[in-house]
Amino acid sequence: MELGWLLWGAAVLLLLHLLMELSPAVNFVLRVGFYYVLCIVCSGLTAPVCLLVNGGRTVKNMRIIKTVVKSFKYFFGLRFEVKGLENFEVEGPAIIVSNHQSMLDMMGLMEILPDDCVQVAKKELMYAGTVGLIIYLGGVIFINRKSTSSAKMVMAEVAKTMTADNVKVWVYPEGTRNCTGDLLPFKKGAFHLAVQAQVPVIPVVYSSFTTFYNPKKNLFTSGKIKVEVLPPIETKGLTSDDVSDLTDKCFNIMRETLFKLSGRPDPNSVCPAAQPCAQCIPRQSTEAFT
Ligand SMILES: CCCCC/C=C\C/C=C\CCCCCCCC(=O)SCCNC(=O)CCNC(=O)[C@H](O)C(C)(C)COP(=O)(O)OP(=O)(O)OC[C@H]1O[C@@H](n2cnc3c(N)ncnc32)[C@H](O)[C@@H]1OP(=O)(O)O
Ligand SMILES: CCCCCCCC/C=C\CCCCCCCC(=O)OC[C@@H](O)COP(=O)(O)O
Repeated sequence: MELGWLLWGAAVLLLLHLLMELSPAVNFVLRVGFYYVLCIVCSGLTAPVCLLVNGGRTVKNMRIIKTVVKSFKYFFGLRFEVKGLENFEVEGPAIIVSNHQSMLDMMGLMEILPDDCVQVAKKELMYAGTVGLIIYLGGVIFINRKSTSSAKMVMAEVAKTMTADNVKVWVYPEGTRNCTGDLLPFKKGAFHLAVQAQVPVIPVVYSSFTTFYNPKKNLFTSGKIKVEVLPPIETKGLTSDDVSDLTDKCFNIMRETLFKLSGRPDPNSVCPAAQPCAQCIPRQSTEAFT
């Protein structure tokens, strides 16, 4: 009887393996599905641990969540090569901004997440079953992207409390996932927050996933992700009038770093061709990005 089950199991695994080899679509769906299942199951198992250890919603739970999520990369053959971690060692709170390519970013986030750091997330994630529960328990700040005024109010409250609570806040300034290998124009919330709290902005850049993950091409293989934590940008003395310049400055540094890490030409270099190609045209302002 037991041998029978083993043989059935082996046959199913072999069939799945063959299907994955033969069809990129099957491979993609199964790997993404497995990521979802892993997130849902691990969140369900980790939530009681967080409740028992820390008693409720607190940033301290992020350490537990981080330990669990850091193991996910082994299931997908992902490797991280990290530079500049010392740039996180600023005294007190800070705003961390990074590019956001896909839901796989949660692995990259947890790979380097500093202590006492919460993320800003769209409020819809709160209702994502066990994942929503674990995110809630981790102290994530939820915003309503459809209402600028309500998002601004939440951010203004965070600006007041982050210094008192000595927490860092991680924001994805593109405001949505973007797996094109480039950056979307930055939203200004993170930079208003940094100026209001008078804390530094620490940019973090992950190399493009496009060589190993591309939903449009049903591509999801193993791969290497280069990560660079850039030096903090001070905001002491800046006012709301400086937010646009600060946003542009961060955008340009991060775009340059993204291209460098992804092995693409420097977006700010002079194009050697007579007719500059689109990717060589320097982007002076996020407003100009279409
Ligand atoms: C154990 C197993 C676990 C398994 C699971 C694994 C891990 C999970 C665990 C934890 C990790 C959780 C991580 C979750 C990540 C989730 C990622 C996301 O959800 S990304 C989407 C949400 N985030 C954002 O959208 C942030 C970026 N957006 C902004 O900052 C926006 O600015 C905004 C605040 C949302 C407002 O949006 P809007 O479109 O209206 O933006 P604009 O920038 O165009 O602003 C319009 C206008 O308002 C001014 N403005 C903006 N913000 C402010 C402010 N705070 N104060 C004052 N004024 C502000 C801005 O300047 C514009 O005006 P103007 O044009 O005149 O300059
Ligand atoms: C009872 C309800 C059950 C609902 C089940 C939902 C299951 C969801 C399960 C697993 C998902 C794992 C994802 C981990 C968190 C990913 C965070 C993320 O990447 O959010 C995307 C968000 O930043 C931007 O969203 P958009 O790109 O604008 O869209």
